[in-house]
Amino acid sequence: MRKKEAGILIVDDDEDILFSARVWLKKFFTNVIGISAPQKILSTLNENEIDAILLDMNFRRGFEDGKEGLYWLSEIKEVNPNIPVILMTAYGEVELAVEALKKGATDFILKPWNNEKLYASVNLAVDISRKNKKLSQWENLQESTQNYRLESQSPTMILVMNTLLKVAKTDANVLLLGENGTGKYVMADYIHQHSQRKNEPFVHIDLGSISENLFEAELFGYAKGAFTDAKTDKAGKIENADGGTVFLDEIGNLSLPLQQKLLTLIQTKKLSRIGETKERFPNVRFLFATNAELRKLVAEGKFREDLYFRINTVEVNLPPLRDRKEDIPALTEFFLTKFEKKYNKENLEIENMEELVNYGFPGNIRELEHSIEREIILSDSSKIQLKFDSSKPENETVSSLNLEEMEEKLIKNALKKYQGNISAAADALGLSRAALYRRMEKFGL
Ligand SMILES: Nc1ncnc2c1ncn2[C@@H]1O[C@H](COP(=O)(O)OP(=O)(O)OP(=O)(O)O)[C@@H](O)[C@H]1O
Repeated sequence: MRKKEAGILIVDDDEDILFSARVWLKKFFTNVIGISAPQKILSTLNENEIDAILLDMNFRRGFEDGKEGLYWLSEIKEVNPNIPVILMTAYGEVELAVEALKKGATDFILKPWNNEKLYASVNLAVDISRKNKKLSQWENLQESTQNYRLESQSPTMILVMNTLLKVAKTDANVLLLGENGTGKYVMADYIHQHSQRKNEPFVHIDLGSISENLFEAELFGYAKGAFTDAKTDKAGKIENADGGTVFLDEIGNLSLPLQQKLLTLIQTKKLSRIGETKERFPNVRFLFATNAELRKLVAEGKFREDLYFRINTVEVNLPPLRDRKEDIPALTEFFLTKFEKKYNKENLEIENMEELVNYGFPGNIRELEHSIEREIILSDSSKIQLKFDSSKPENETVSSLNLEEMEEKLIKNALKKYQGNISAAADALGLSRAALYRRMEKFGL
């Protein structure tokens, strides 16, 4: 019988019980962890992916009223309400069982247990855990479709959306190109949600924020003892996306050695966790994005040509907001409604819509969104006047065709304007602080 990929945590201060439960459950599940101190439950949950918990009710001699079990049950439910907990006790008072079930336990088992019953109960708990995970993914999906405004009046954007819809149904690699804040993440999410993988995980990996030496550990996972901090076996992000979609963002930032590793993964679709020889074959679909000009990087020898041709089976260019001005009023309306709800305001109106439509938006949709949010917070009136940085006139944003040069110039301008205040500059540019730091490093600022 093939073992089920699942993490089971057994908590019992009786080492014999711990041992026999582990040995029995290891026959059926890939990762069975036993701990004797309940104080370690929360850290173990943090460090491992646990699908079900088997929890003793009485830990100290002389305290056999089950109160400790109930206490730890509520601690677990507080950090993760969805994780199924099966309680075990040698003292099977019905009242205690009912109280535990009321407090969210999934099942109740009497010691000494019948092995078959124990397996059936844990197996059911694992299935419940899977369903809970899917449900919360579904809820996220409902939430995320309401978070965006995907209809467009712009002919370029309509073509883009049609292409994305077609390609969503396939498993083709898609490369999303576009300036910062044009919606590459939003579109990757859109592809996933319109694919057959929509009920499976969507895993976003920001390659720009993973350091060189953590790359393999994060993506491929590791075996216990593979390096000093590897206290337990851990699946990487690619494995965690099994059945779903992996979105590799900021691919232009990857060093040449890591590009080689990624190429091998995409070509072979197999990986090994660090410190393990076993090969694993996660079933994932890859999407990629960058704001860099990959063709230029290829020509300069900074990006592998073979990797470029692997990832761009379909290449989609997301237009900057200044090239889809038709969408500015509707997006503005969308953000107004969103932030009215968030900040408990109503009937807000933008006074300078014409100026808005003609503004260059170097930070694209993110800049529009942030400007609206900022003004709504600051304004006392229902009439909102959006303010933009006049030191960045529109013709400057389109005068140069070199994106990198423009990016550098804008960052320098913003840093100067805000006298080196990173948060303020990042906000004005429509970037996160981390994204601004990365770019400053890139341009040696
Ligand atoms: N169609 C849309 N409707 C509503 N909000 C949008 C839409 N597209 C983008 N946004 C918002 O704009 C912001 C930037 O979008 P996103 O992160 O997808 O851009 P990006 O191109 O991936 O940016 P970066 O290159 O900086 O990572 C986000 O806050 C997102 O919610």
